[in-house]
Amino acid sequence: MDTTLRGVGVSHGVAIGEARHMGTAVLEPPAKQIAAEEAPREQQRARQAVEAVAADLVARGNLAGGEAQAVLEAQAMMAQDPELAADVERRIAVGSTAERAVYDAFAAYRALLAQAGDYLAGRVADLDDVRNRIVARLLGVPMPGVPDSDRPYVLIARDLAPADTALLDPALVLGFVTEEGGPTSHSAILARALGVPAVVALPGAGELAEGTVVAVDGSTGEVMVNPTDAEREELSRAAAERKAAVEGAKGPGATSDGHKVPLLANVGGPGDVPAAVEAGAEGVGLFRTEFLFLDDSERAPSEDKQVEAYRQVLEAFPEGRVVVRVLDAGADKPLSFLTPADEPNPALGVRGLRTLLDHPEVLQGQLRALAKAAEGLPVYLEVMAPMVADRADARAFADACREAGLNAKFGAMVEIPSAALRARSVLQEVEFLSLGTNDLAQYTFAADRQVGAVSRLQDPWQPALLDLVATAAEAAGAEGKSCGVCGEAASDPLLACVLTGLGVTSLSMGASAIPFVRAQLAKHTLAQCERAAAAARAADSGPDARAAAQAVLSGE
Ligand SMILES: C=C(OP(=O)(O)O)C(=O)O
Ligand SMILES: [Mg+2]
Repeated sequence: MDTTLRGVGVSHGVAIGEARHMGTAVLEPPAKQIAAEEAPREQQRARQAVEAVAADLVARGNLAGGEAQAVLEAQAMMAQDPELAADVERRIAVGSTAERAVYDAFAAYRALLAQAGDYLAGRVADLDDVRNRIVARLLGVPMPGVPDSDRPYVLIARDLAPADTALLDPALVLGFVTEEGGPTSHSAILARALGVPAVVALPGAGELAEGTVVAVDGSTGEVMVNPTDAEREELSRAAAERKAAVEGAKGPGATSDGHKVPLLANVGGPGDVPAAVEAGAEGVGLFRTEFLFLDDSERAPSEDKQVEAYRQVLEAFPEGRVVVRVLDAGADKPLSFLTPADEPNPALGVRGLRTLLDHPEVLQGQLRALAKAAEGLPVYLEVMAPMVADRADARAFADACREAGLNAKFGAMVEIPSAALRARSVLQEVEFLSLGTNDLAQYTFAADRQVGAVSRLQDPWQPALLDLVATAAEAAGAEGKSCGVCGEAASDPLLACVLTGLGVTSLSMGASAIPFVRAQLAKHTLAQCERAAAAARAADSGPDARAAAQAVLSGE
């Protein structure tokens, strides 16, 4: 083995495969002049690159099918636009290199599109993608975006945005390694949803050479570069042992003395449902509906399209509980038609419920679609709002649900410290709470969840975060209402026991974590969980809190 790198393990399991980098934005090619006799050869290079990129887009479209096919075919047509081609030829004839000519011709076309009103302006991103592909091909550098590969690989990226994830082929991605991001970043959440091992906040990930074999241990956070055969075997053996141990545990979530803690799944749409059912999820604790909105940057999906997606998820859990979160746009999940572009600090700006209250038509459309989707189904529908700050927010959301005629329980996510501190007041308006520990950590520690350098402060074991969880859970207990956790904290098996000890009533997580949490919970009594929670809260740091809880639960 060459070396072992250490980051933060965020999704269990081991992946061994070749590293493939997520291509970054294409650099501007230098504006150097070519001699007149080189022009024909450059023009031919440009034509070949355009044809190759167009053919590749069409081929990807054929593989993807559905709406993706239409988008990719439209991109292929953009690449072959005759006016653009003529402009590229002209620029080369007067001395540009092929890559520079493509770059400049697309820039001119881009400016025209951007001025041409809403619909065409929305195609600018597609045009940029086409340009980047052609320029990358001419420069001989990796294609931007998701790697083009027909063999499984380990994806290396700076970080992943929700929009990138739509293009990933889960059959090809063995695991993730990212340089940025913390345990609650989208890369981590996506890895858990796909059930692939992942390590985030790994300094130097960007320098791993393309094609190097890496072994990613998503439990320990270690990434071995060029592991030997013996090391590969040892890693695979340890991972198989861990897997066998958790597969032994079955049934609903409960402590060893029978205190029930329903284990629910976090899903982003119907595609995540099979894994949730297979893991034995007792329902859905967080349906992140924003993934349905990513297909079109201009407008909300039609009500019919929403009804279809919601219904597919609701139908998968007959008699079960499904908690749908209304759209959480803004900050790390921007949507151009809803999110202001000029906010100096989007995480503290108009996002989540704030966005929806500014766009009541979007909220009403979503609530009506949910009401229709649930019609005639025996499912137990709950609907909650993201980023509730206080009682006024909770009331506005409950009023909107009533206005839409929704027959469901209304709840509030607790992901802003003010909502945790005044949980009792929020509960005067809604029937349940769900702790979003990812954002709650971000706002409690003033630590951006997308920045790897502050991942220490994103650690959900920090006693200050546990105090806020306890405050909210106690308030819900006093009101006779439920208080779950749907942030990534719930997917850490040891922390799941501590959360149970703090009074949390359900745990929702990426499907792949459910067996691990179920197995750990089944080993301890409720009283042990409560003692572990008290020991963790008495500590002064995240690592100390973890060690203290571990000591109690292992009987030291
Ligand atoms: C569950 C949460 O919401 P998201 O990660 O989608 O922001 C959270 O903030 O903990
Ligand atoms: Mg959140």
